[in-house]
Amino acid sequence: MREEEQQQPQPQLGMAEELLQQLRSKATELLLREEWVESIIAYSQFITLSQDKISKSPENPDPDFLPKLKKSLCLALSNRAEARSRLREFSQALEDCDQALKIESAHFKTLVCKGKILLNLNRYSMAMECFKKAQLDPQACGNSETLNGYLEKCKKLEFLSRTGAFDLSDWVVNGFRGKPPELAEYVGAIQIKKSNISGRGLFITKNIDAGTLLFVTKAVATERGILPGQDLGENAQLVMWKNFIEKVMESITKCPRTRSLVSTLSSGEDENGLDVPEMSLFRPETEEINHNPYEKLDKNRVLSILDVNSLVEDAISAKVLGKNSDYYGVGLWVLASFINHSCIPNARRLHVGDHVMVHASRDLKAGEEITLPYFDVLSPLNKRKEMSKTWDFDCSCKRCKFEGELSSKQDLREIEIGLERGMDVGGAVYRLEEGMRRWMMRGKEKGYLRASFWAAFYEACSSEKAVKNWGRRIPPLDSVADSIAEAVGSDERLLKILFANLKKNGNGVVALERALKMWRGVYGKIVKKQAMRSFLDLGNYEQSY
Ligand SMILES: C[S@@+](CC[C@H](N)C(=O)[O-])C[C@H]1O[C@@H](n2cnc3c(N)ncnc32)[C@H](O)[C@@H]1O
Repeated sequence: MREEEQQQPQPQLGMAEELLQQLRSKATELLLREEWVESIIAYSQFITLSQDKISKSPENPDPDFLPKLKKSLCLALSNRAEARSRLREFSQALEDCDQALKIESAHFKTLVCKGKILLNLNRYSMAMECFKKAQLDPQACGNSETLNGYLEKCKKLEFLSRTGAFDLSDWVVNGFRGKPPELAEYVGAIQIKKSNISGRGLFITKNIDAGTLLFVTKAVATERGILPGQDLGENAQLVMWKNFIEKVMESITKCPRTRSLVSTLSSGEDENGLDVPEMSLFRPETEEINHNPYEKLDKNRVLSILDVNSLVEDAISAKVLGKNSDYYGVGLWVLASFINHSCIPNARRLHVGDHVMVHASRDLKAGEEITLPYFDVLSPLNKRKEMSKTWDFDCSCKRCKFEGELSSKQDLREIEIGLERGMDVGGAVYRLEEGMRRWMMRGKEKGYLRASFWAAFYEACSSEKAVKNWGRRIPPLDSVADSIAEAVGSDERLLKILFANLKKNGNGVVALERALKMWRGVYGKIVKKQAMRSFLDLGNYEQSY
């Protein structure tokens, strides 16, 4: 009998416990050494073995055995979640947390870990719940500063993502220098619908005024760097592109939500036949996505999606942040990818860290399609045609149609060719202005043409010599800037002219209001009036452009 007893489960259990002990020590050591992948492997072995033991627990005569093992299992799941979140494998990490919380619903470490993961996934209010619950634990006393910090962050981001009330004033006054402000994702009065331009487009659902924020979205991935000149620059760009693709692939692999969102994007084929995704998919607090019409998202499809949807970070903020005019940044922002191009765009984007903010650059009516400039729209028709070809489309916006009809005008062709061959810009502007008078163009039409010949207008209207030679037919630069802004929308270069004028002629109320309006068009309603004034007084704009 005694012999039999000795052969019973006792010794085997001892061995298993020893193995569990070894695995746990090894996993903890690896975690402390921040060897995340290895610690995940060790914790996984421990977790599988523990779960097996628990399912066979009636075999164990020790009454403490089961509670102890469950406690260890809870901690192991929590630690594996920590390691997984360090590798940005948030979905799996979240599953671990949920399993751990099933064992111990108020497990302090797990609650904090889950809160941090949810913050990373932009689920601010759920993250807040975790931190609040963690605060009730006795362990919270020793960690109150950290916990309060997280809670404050959640509250702030939840408020921003609900209201869109971002204030970038300090950063702007600082000339976009320093650490960019912390942003949350935000979805305003917008909707994805079938577009008359191509495939799907983003539309505004209520009347709004210029500068209103439309949405803020975080990049799936970005890649940034300083490009060396010429040939080296091309190689560097290729390397950056390769890194960028890898980062996107990694994001897609690690996060099912990102995968689903990216799979809704156009790969350029049969765009008009594409489904219109539900707007709710893009809201920050959305939990899981069951909708996935394009389950197949292999590397080739991802490459095509990136070809069609990646954006280069342009504009002053990105250049200043990159501290260099050779700065180059590329990224994929899902919601922004639904916006079609127009040469008379009505929205602009501002890059702040990994987020892109998109705002209306003019007053918009409910139902209007939101459009962005994919390239510099202060360029002539033929140049714009070339640029839209690189995006594989032929723009047929109102301005392109209008200028297309003008192309039969011999005068215009001569001026275009003349300018390419180094014609005197004063003479070109004189002929253009004369032509516009003869062709009885007015209002926006004049603005379109002036925008197309912006480079010549800028050079001629700011040259005293040209003004002297060609007289009244060379219009003042600020009125050219105004008419272009009216027709084509706000632009940093036009704003710079209004600023220069303001500085030269003093801050008259009307001129200041004009500059402010243009400012809102370029950067959105993200600054207090006072902040813009200080920005102007500090001469930041001159320095940073
Ligand atoms: C970033 S996506 C825009 C959203 C896209 N329409 C969709 O359904 O997903 C870019 C693609 O939209 C189309 N597109 C954008 N602007 C256009 C325009 N002005 N004219 C024709 N096609 C355009 C082109 O096929 C381009 O490659």
